[in-house]
Amino acid sequence: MPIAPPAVRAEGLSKVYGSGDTAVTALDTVSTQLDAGEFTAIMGPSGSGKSTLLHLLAGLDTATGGRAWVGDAELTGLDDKRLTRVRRDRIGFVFQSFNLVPTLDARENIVLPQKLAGRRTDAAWFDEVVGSLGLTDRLTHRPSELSGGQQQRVAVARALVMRPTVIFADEPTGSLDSQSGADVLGVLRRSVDDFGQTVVMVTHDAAAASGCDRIIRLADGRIVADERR
Ligand SMILES: Nc1ncnc2c1ncn2[C@@H]1O[C@H](COP(=O)(O)OP(=O)(O)OP(=O)(O)O)[C@@H](O)[C@H]1O
Repeated sequence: MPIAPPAVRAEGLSKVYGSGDTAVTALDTVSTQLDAGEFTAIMGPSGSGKSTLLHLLAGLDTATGGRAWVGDAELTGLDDKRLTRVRRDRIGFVFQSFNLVPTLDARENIVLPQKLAGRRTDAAWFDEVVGSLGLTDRLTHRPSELSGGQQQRVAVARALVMRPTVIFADEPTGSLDSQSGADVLGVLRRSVDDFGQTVVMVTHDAAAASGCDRIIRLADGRIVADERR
């Protein structure tokens, strides 16, 4: 039987900002692979390279060395147009600041990426995701009419309906109170357990990371610990 490729892979991935005396090595030859259907936390002190790693793996920034793949698609070396397509088709995002369109209601926000990609939304899958995230009664509300936790659940639903190879979440609970944060983490956990979704989350919060399957710790742009739970 063919072995499924890892959801995400990095080989000697590096990012240097600037040059000469002012060069900063944000990421220093990082190699790792993340299996499909796992929930991974990336932790480390401020400035350790967490966001840089996430952005390189998500094709939001370009590496200065090494290679990165999402599924069987190599991100490194792609031109902007191809990179945009890989991001659109294979990668879901959840940001600290929700990034919802204020003039659209929850339903319109959730299906927007599919609309932009010219894809039809599978109604049964949409209903399952929205039901699982407890958003069925909120679909006609605009972001301003939703709590922070509800807005973040809309953002998670928006990522999940695309069935991406991986969802990258950058401090998804960073601007939420502890109860709403716990709800959002529960939703991400369920998306892994119930839907087999692969999720990679940057967090400062040890409690948030404790619910993950794996914790990768960075310091000075390198992986210094990699624990499976
Ligand atoms: N655009 C940039 N130009 C120059 N240096 C940068 C740039 N972006 C990040 N850096 C530097 O790269 C290093 C890693 O930054 P990064 O944002 O990845 O860390 P982080 O672990 O996500 O930090 P935080 O937890 O504070 O968000 C830091 O030293 C940072 O100052």
